[in-house]
Amino acid sequence: MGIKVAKFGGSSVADAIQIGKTKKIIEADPDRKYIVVSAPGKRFDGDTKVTDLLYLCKTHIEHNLPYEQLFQVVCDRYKVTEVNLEVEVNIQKYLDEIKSNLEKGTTSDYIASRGEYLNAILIAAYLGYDFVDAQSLIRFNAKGKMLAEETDQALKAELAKHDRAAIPGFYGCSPDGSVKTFSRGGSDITGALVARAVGAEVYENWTDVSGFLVADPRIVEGAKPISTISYKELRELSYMGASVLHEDAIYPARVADIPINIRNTNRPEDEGTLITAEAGPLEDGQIITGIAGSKDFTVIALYKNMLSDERGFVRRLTGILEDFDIPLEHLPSGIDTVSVVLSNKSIDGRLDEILEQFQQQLKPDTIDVSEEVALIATVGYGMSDRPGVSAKLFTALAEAGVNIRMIDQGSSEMNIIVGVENKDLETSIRAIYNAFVE
Ligand SMILES: Nc1ncnc2c1ncn2[C@@H]1O[C@H](COP(=O)(O)OP(=O)(O)O)[C@@H](O)[C@H]1O
Ligand SMILES: N[C@@H](CC(=O)OP(=O)(O)O)C(=O)O
Repeated sequence: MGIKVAKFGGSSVADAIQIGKTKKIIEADPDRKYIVVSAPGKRFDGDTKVTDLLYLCKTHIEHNLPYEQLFQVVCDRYKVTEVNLEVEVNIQKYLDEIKSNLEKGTTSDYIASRGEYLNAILIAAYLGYDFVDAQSLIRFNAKGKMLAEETDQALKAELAKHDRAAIPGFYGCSPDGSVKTFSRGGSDITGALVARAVGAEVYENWTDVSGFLVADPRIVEGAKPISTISYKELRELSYMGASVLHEDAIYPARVADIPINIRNTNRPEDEGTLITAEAGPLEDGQIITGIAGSKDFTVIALYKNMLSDERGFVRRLTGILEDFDIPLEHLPSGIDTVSVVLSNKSIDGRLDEILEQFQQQLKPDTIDVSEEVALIATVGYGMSDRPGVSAKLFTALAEAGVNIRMIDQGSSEMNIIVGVENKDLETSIRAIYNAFVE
């Protein structure tokens, strides 16, 4: 049979008990030859992920605050796991090296990456797999963009030398060879890159939920699972905050046509969600596939009389954003209005400067700004060519007392995006879920 790549998220490798479950899963199928692991995640509600502790150590050092106790918490977690797994890798030696690098003022990417590095060393020993470091294999350019083809070649060449390997997720290297991490949740991307490089039959992504659910289970209790979903639908949902899979993990699997299977380490008997190129058949009465949302966007609406007759307005507008190096999330427009939706993170405190440039270069009659906006995407192929979907969605929001600040419907009719106030995010998701699913 083909090769399976299995990525285990933080909660699946949080301690020796969880790592024991992953071993059972891996041993149940000899095709699971390449294993990608995250840093130890939360063991219980209120626990702290090792990655967060490591970032905290770095912040303490930067502010000249004592960090030793925090670092000791990290050390203790790995040392206990080493003892409980009954492996002897001398984890202390690695911890000493990391501490010494910390004291020399290492980068925060280096320190954050050590969570996955140490876990992969322990897990490789426990499984009897080779440890293959991702640092020199996953390559980024000087601007921090991952170089997909170069990475694919490097991974292919190295992994061909190993029949079975455990690989740390979340990081690779900059052109100078130093550690460079993905954004948070990036071990999912490593898993997809490895799956592509070895031509996997399937990329299994093991986590703590039995697949992708129609809505975030922390918002909609008992949300229904999705049995099959297309890459496109999933990307819309991941991009909009369905954190179960990093949005950039989809591309490597998609180009190589590798299905992604989201599975639950605590319930391996569940089939989870299968993500493929084609959407699965719609269930009886199914209209939407999923709902996801995230907070902290700003909508800037520009109104100008006779805008519809003006040439180059949108080009100049996007040019201004390019000068600020700000990605455009959405661009809903009317006859004499154009709105831009930007994430507050990318605005990074420069709103006044941006508005000044809009005023100077675009000369709108009015500019209306709504900060603290949450975006919600309702996604699904079942929505296209079906009349009344938007009406149903807007009625559900109106009945829940939610004020809609922005609407954007993609031309594929596969998604409807609404902007609401941050405080209304959860209420809105529940209202949409109840209208379409319950
Ligand atoms: N639509 C969704 N379906 C399933 N889980 C979701 C969804 N949206 C958000 N989540 C959250 O994603 C979590 C799994 O992602 P993550 O914490 O990154 O896992 P891991 O550490 O295993 O990579 C779930 O526990 C759940 O709280
Ligand atoms: N450990 C990193 C990378 C990651 O992907 O973790 P997880 O698989 O637990 O989401 C983080 O916390 O961001």
